[in-house]
Amino acid sequence: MTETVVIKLGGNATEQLTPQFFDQLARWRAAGVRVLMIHGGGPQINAWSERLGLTVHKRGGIRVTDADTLAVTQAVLLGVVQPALCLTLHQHGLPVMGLNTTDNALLTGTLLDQQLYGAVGKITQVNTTVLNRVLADYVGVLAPLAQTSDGTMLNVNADMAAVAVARALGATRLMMVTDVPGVIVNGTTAATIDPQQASRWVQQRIITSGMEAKINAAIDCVHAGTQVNITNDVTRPGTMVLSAAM
Ligand SMILES: Nc1ncnc2c1ncn2[C@@H]1O[C@H](COP(=O)(O)OP(=O)(O)O)[C@@H](O)[C@H]1O
Ligand SMILES: CC(=O)N[C@@H](CCC(=O)OP(=O)(O)O)C(=O)O
Repeated sequence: MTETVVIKLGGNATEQLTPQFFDQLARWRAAGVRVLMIHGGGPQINAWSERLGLTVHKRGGIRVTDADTLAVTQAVLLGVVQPALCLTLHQHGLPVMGLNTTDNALLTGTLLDQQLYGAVGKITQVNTTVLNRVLADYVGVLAPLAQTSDGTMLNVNADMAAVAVARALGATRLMMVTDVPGVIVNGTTAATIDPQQASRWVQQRIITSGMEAKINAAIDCVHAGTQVNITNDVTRPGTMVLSAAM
């Protein structure tokens, strides 16, 4: 069975890629491991929204997305973040294909809660037929946007998108690459985290903001049988998410 690694690259992480990152991708490709990246772009969307005079509004790490914010989100993800990432991967000798939901309805979704979040979705279907074809030859680079069954665009949290895609592809591993080395507890990176610890650390406000959403998404994925690591370096395990206390 072909091994698949899904890498979620947070918006900050896309701008801090190291030579080790590209070397690891090349090693995976050489070993026949398929690689799909889901990129974020939250900080870049914030910066462009502010430049364009739009107020940035988030609820629990989810961007409240009105029509103007959706337009800026699409423009930044598909016009700024994704091309820069694809260019860098190509310059490092990797065969790369930029992807977005409108290519053959790659990601179908439904509204998460329109009253609370506006045009924000959760993914209900992944076009694995097309993704499998692309991944046979390319490192796929997919944006966290989905469409409803009637073609309305939805903004999707990139951690949630990565989990949905990793589950649909039956990925062996999901690496959530962010701007911290893992889940930090009392100044140290935790080697592992299980659901009980996660809820305790959330209650104690040790885990907050983006990390809380990330852990919740990661736990969903581990339950589906994919190994999940939260790290700032694909060559390091960072924090491994466990499905239950060991
Ligand atoms: N216990 C924690 N350990 C590490 N990071 C944490 C913790 N609690 C909150 N965070 C925050 O979570 C952030 C990572 O989540 P997020 O900003 O959503 O990343 P990304 O954009 O890569 O998805 C960290 O930069 C940090 O500010
Ligand atoms: C609905 C929602 O919140 N979508 C995210 C999509 C990008 C993202 O998740 O980027 P990071 O991984 O860099 O945070 C947003 O608009 O910021």
